Order: sequence, then C-alpha cells, then structure tokens
Amino acid sequence: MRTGISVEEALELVLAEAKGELPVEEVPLKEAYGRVLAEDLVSLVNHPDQDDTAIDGYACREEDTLGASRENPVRLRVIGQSPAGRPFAGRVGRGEAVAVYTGAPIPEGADAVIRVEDTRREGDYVLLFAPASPKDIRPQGDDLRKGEVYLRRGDLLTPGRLGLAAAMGYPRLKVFRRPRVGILSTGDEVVEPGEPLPFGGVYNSNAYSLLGLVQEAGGEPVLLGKVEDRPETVLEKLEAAGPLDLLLTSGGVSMGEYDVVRKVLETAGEVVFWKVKQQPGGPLLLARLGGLPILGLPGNPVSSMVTFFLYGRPFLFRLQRRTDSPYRSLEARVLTPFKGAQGKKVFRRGVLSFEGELVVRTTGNQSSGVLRSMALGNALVVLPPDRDAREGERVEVIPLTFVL
Ligand SMILES: Nc1nc2c(c(=O)[nH]1)N[C@H]1C(S)=C(S)[C@@H](COP(=O)(O)OP(=O)(O)OC[C@H]3O[C@@H](n4cnc5c(N)ncnc54)[C@H](O)[C@@H]3O)O[C@H]1N2
Ligand code: MOO
Repeated sequence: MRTGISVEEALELVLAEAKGELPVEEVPLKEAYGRVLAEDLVSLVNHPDQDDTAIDGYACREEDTLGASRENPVRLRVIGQSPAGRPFAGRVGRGEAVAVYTGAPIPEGADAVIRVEDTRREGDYVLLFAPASPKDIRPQGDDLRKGEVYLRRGDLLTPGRLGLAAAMGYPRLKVFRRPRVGILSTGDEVVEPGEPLPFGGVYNSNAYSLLGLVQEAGGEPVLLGKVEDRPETVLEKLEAAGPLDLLLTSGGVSMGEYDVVRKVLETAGEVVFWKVKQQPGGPLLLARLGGLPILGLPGNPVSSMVTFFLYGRPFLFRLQRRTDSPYRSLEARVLTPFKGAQGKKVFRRGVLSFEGELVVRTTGNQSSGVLRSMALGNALVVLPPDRDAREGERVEVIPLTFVL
C-alpha cells in the first residue's frame, strides 16, 4: 500500500483502475440526451442535400442581372417556383427566373439568387432592382458531407450533438451503459433524513451529494444504505447491489484501524493507497475487492464531495471513454484571501464571477464540515503546498459547473 502521495500520483493510480469496458446499448434519439456515444458517427447524407438558397427571392443567371438598379431594373420572366421540399423540375434559361424560398434547391441553370425585397413582381415577370448574386447560395454539404465523421466514440451527447446526430440521419444511437456506482455510508452517528436525530447524530448528507455528483458524471447511483459494525454487512450489501463499476464509501478512513470498511478491504481485498497530500480529503483511500475499484472517501461532507470531484469523476469519464475533460482550470483574481496548508495542495471553495475579468471570493467558513460552502460555491480555488493567496493575486480555479 502506498501512503502520503501527491494529488497527481493519486489521480494516476485511480485512472489506472478504469480498465473495464462498459457494455454498449442502443437508445432512440429522444432518450440519448446526456449519454455518451459508443461509436463514431459518419454522416449518412449531405447537408444541404443540394445547393440551396439561404433567402426567399428569385433564382436566375447572374450574368443576366449585372448592372440592375432602382433606376435601371432588369426584367426576367418567372417560369415557376421552388418551395422547400418541392423543387422546380425545369431549367432556368437566359432572361428567366424561378421564385425560390429559403432551403429550396437552386434550379438547374441558375447560379445566383436575389432577395425578394430587391424585386417587384409584375404578373409573369419580375423586376430586379439589384444584381443577383451567388453569395446567398449554400453549397451542397456546406454543413455536413456524406461519409465524414462528425461525432466520435466518447462524445457526450449535448443538445447540439443530438441535433447533429439527427441531421446525419440516425434514428437510434449506440451509447455506453451508464456506469453503476454503489454508495455506501458508514458511521454510527449517521441517520437517514426523516428519522429522528439522536443525540450526536447527523443526517446522511454524503449519500445524496454523492448521488448528485455521480449523476452529473453520467453514472447511475446505487444507494446501498449504511454499513453496520459487522464486516459481513459490507460483503452482504455488495452482493445485494448486483454488478457495480465503482464503489464509493464515505467515512471511517481517517484512523482506519477501527473502521469496518477498511478492515474488509484489507482482508478480503487490496488497498492501493491511503492518504493524499491534500486538504480537504487527505485520508482518501483507493482499494480493490475482486475486480471492483473502491474509493474510500473521507466522511466530512466537503471532503467526500471534493475527493469524488477530483478522482471519482475522472474515473467515470475514463470508463466512459469521454472525449471531454472531467474538469478544467482557469485563472482568476482573488478578491478575498485564501489560506493554504503546509505540505498539502489545498482546494478552497469560492464563488467565481466575471466582473471585467474572472474574480473569485471565498464562500466563508472553509471547514470540511461546512457543507454550505459546496452549496454556495461554484469553484475550487487551488493553492499549491505552502502557499496562501492574498487579495489581488491570480490563482488557479476549477469551476464546479459541469459542462464547459
Ligand atoms: N486524529 C485524526 N483525526 C482526524 C484525521 C487525522 O488524520 N487524524 N483526519 C481528519 C480528516 S482530514 C478528515 S476528512 C476526517 C475523515 O474522517 P473519516 O473519513 O474517518 O470519517 P468519520 O470520522 O466517519 O466522519 C467525519 C465527519 O463526517 C461526518 N460524516 C460521516 N459520514 C457522513 C455522512 N454520510 N453524511 C454526513 N456527515 C457524515 C461525521 O459525522 C464526522 O463529523 O477525519 C479527521 N480526523
Ligand atoms: O482534510 Mo479532511 O479531508 O476534511 O479535514
């Protein structure tokens, strides 16, 4: 077992556990939002399908209209129309025009369009007060070319990508099965909301903040309740949970030897590391039980959330082969001081905003037990070991908003 490792080493060891392949399932487009593509998508069509018009007006030959103006209009004979979806079948010859509507194919023979505002219809004829131009013709395949790959395995299906998949002609998509993430709480003082709170008790907030974080990361949370004192209960809960891709435990990792989860992991499984040089979340533990990776998150409400965000989320992204990063760093100017820690990388909670530049303020009390900081804050302020941040300095911040 390794111990007292850096944040970077810990992340590497966690990611090395994301070896499994998630099964692939097929879903209709209307259920695919927020899922992760399991295949590259090649466009089945061109978009536009043909050269088409971006404006309502008339299609004609540019050379027939050169020099047209208010004073000297050009007169063309209207030989038909081409609404979107019902293309004009004939050919546009010299001195002729076809009425076209946005999205309609440009009729054969025409190489320019003019907007209706620059014309006047006179029975079978149209007067052009300006030259027609090719600039409002959208060439075939301007957006999508048949046979080209526009979406890749591992791409999160955002609204724009869902629309793109539809535009490429796919009614159903192959996506990865959501990773199943077990959430197991420990601690005799922990009770479920709704139950009476005994003396010294605390409501189980970790299970629910983790449930939200797992869902944000594309996973399917499986609430496993609370572990009792007997080591067998851990194994019983795991058996009852069915197959999992990751297990999160919360609590009972700081001192270890009295903790039931740690006992089980040391005897029935294998501890990879325990303790990372960071705050909050220093007592983080990584283990395996059978083939199942386990993150032993510290019990303090802020610590369990921050460690999931820094390690659990990247693990789930890697497992889903996600092409986007689990988090990103920005630089912001500090408007309130933040305190660092000796020998530890520190993750304070802040409110990030744009006020002519990116600025960050503290959420207030930075204790690992003050969950309000995670509810108020929208960013982690990252301080290297042995470094405070004074007002006016620039610091690294990691937004906690989940799609950038
Ligand atoms: N002597 C030492 N004491 C502590 C150390 C240490 O190194 N030496 N480390 C501190 C740090 S850092 C942290 S973080 C915590 C981690 O503690 P555990 O993971 O063992 O968690 P617990 O002791 O069970 O609980 C800590 C705290 O969190 C509350 N908690 C636990 N589970 C939940 C839950 N599901 N929902 C809400 N709150 C929960 C619990 O009541 C405690 O207040 O240890 C420090 N101590
Ligand atoms: O570092 Mo512990 O994780 O909150 O106090």
